[in-house]
Amino acid sequence: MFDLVCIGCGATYQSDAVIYTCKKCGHLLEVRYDLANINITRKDWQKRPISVWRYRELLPVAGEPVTLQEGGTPLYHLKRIGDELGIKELYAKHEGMNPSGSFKDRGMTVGVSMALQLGMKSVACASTGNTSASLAVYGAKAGIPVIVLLPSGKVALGKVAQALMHGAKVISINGNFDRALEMVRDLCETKGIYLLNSVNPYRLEGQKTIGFEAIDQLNGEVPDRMVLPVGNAGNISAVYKGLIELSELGFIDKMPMMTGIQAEGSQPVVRAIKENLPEVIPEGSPETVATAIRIGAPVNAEKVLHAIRMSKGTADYVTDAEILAMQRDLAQKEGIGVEPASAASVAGVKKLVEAGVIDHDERIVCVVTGHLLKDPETVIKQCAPPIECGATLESLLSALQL
Ligand SMILES: Cc1ncc(COP(=O)(O)O)c(C=O)c1O
Ligand SMILES: N[C@@H](CCOP(=O)(O)O)C(=O)O
Repeated sequence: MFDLVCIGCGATYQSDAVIYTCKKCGHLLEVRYDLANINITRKDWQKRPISVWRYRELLPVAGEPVTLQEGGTPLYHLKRIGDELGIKELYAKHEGMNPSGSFKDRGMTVGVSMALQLGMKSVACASTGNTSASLAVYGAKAGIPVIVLLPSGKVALGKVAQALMHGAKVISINGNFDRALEMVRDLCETKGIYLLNSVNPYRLEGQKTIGFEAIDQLNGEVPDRMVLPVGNAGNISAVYKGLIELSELGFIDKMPMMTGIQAEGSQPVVRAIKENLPEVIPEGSPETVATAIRIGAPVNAEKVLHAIRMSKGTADYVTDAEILAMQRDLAQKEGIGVEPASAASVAGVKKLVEAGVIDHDERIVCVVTGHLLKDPETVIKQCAPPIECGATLESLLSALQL
């Protein structure tokens, strides 16, 4: 049993309403369960395979979900990078190992399942790339038409390729992501299409399972800190919400400090946290090599400020150079291939440890959000090209300088 509840005025809407923000005050909505009547234990969950659907008592879908076995992603111990930073327990939850290569799949398995449950006939999103790739994949699985709006020239190649190949109608907008999101919201409102950006409260329910899994993978230990890259700010807000639910169920006895990392050229949330502003002031022209988080007007602004402040976390920015350096470190020192936005979380830890904000004895889980191959162009630009070689052993030895 659950309702949709406005986080501003507390107005309640029934679970079958197709609604994204409060009709009375315009604030965001969240799914609220009747936790007192949920009969499940952590042990029951642990008997099931690790995946989004392990936690189905805390998800809104009633029937069979549209699933491609999302979740159950590895939690890697970052041994070398941790040693360099003097942190014994530094982990990366590799969300790039989801079916479409990003955490968005956790949201889409729930969001697209809800679209069908609500009788919707088509779905849409605006995207910096991963949301569109994931929606195209789950739309294909569900057999429902998909429309995606992308900021022209600002989406990594792998993500566009996925949206096209999985059969979405791909529209390239002459404007940035924030404008594309405004446009798709209008489109969905006008044409009765189901909106699957993170303003959709059901989609975020799937994403909260990142936190559930991390704790299960740490044998029930709650991390002191969870660090996530922040763009539209849905993911960090979702993880926080999920952990509050675990706490209310009595499954955990503390909350991690939620820590959001943005890029220097796109840091409205960081500014709001550092300057203790009551709300996030949008940035007009966000810019960063990490195109996934090139977002100036995060739609989940209210939720992320609440999550960071209530958990006594923090937010900071990293430069593009720091992001790319950590992308290389993760690849070459840990064998973990992530896209630039994902490396921002670990780069943020490095910065905050060096600044003395993060203690060396903290247990830290960084969420690395998308796979290396999403953005091959940024990878190629950073690496020396292959060494050309004739087809003889002599040429090979010469090329290898052996
Ligand atoms: C790879 C990647 N990392 C991080 C983010 C940021 O997540 P959020 O928008 O939920 O803050 C996104 C997309 O938004 C993304 O695609
Ligand atoms: N990085 C995102 C931006 C859209 O965020 P959403 O969570 O609101 O869908 C993307 O991959 O498009």
